[in-house]
Amino acid sequence: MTIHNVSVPPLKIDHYTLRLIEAEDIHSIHSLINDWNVVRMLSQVPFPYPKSLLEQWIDSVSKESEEGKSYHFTIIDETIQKIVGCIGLRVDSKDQIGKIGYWIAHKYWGQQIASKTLQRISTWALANLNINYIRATAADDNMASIAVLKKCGYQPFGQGKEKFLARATEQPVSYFLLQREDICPGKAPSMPPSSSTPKKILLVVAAALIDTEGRLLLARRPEGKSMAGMWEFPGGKIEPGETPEAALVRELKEEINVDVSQSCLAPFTFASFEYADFHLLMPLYVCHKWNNPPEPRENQQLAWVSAEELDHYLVMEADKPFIPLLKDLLF
Ligand SMILES: Nc1nc2c([nH]c(=O)n2[C@@H]2O[C@H](COP(=O)(O)OP(=O)(O)OP(=O)(O)O)[C@@H](O)[C@H]2O)c(=O)[nH]1
Ligand SMILES: [Mg+2]
Repeated sequence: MTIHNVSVPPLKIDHYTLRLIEAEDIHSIHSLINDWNVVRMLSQVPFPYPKSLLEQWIDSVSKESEEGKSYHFTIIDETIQKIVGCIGLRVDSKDQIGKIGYWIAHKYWGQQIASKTLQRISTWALANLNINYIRATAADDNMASIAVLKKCGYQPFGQGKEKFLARATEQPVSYFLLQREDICPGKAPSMPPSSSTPKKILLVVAAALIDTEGRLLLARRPEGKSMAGMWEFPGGKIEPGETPEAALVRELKEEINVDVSQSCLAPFTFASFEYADFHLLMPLYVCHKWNNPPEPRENQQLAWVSAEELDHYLVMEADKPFIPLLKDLLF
């Protein structure tokens, strides 16, 4: 699966900035992490922690972030202009899971830095990386970390034992998992809707743009929107007084800077789907002709996807019935 334009801007939360680890961070990081209070809770770090080993680690994670394999950030407290900890995740694209880890320097404990930055990075990662879940591990005696994970919506899902280098023993650990639905609202109801509570019908219109190589364009809902990180067809809500075609021409211009003529929009199928807060009614049009190459105008990722690749993209619940129909169309 090809994902375009994953950018890693510094992430902000309150007065903290998360930016990718740089080689120059080594001295600050070493003075903070080479502390028994910190390393005893980290499985992979020895104590004492030789600076040379840390240097190798920074070098390898810097390369990994260029390759999209991991993203490790230093946490900077802007009010004191100092590094206060690190947080990062490794991406397992095959299983679409991110494995997260973090530590905060001992002298900054008790300021909710871990929970704020964990929340921030989790939202960013689920919206931007090729993952649908984030997994975390905490030693069973790390009550602070367990509390942080629970506060951020991580659900316990099992227990095990892992070797902790600094303690030179195996330790009982608990595993935690975060799914997109745990932090992004917009999930479909788990129970069938009751007939006594009719929901507002939301009219939305969307397009499957199909290029000359028989691929279609998917867009990824950006951070800040409901169900951020899910893939959808470009389009949006029909405004009062608009026809679906006029709304779609407007939305395609606004979202992907594409000019299409109404006469190039062919009705294909529609979605009628019960979400938690509304009932979606969404005609899907097919379009083969537009003027300029689509470009993301709303900070969303775009992907040209072949019929074979379609199953690898997690699409909005309402769009799932489209997939077999579109595969037939594309093959
Ligand atoms: N555009 C689009 N919306 C979809 C799809 N599938 C689906 O469930 N929706 C739902 O339709 C609703 C409206 O879509 P939207 O968020 O694109 O609306 P919009 O462009 O007008 O955005 P805005 O409300 O931020 O201005 C959302 O709740 C979205 O979850 C899809 O394939 N394309
Ligand atoms: Mg939209």
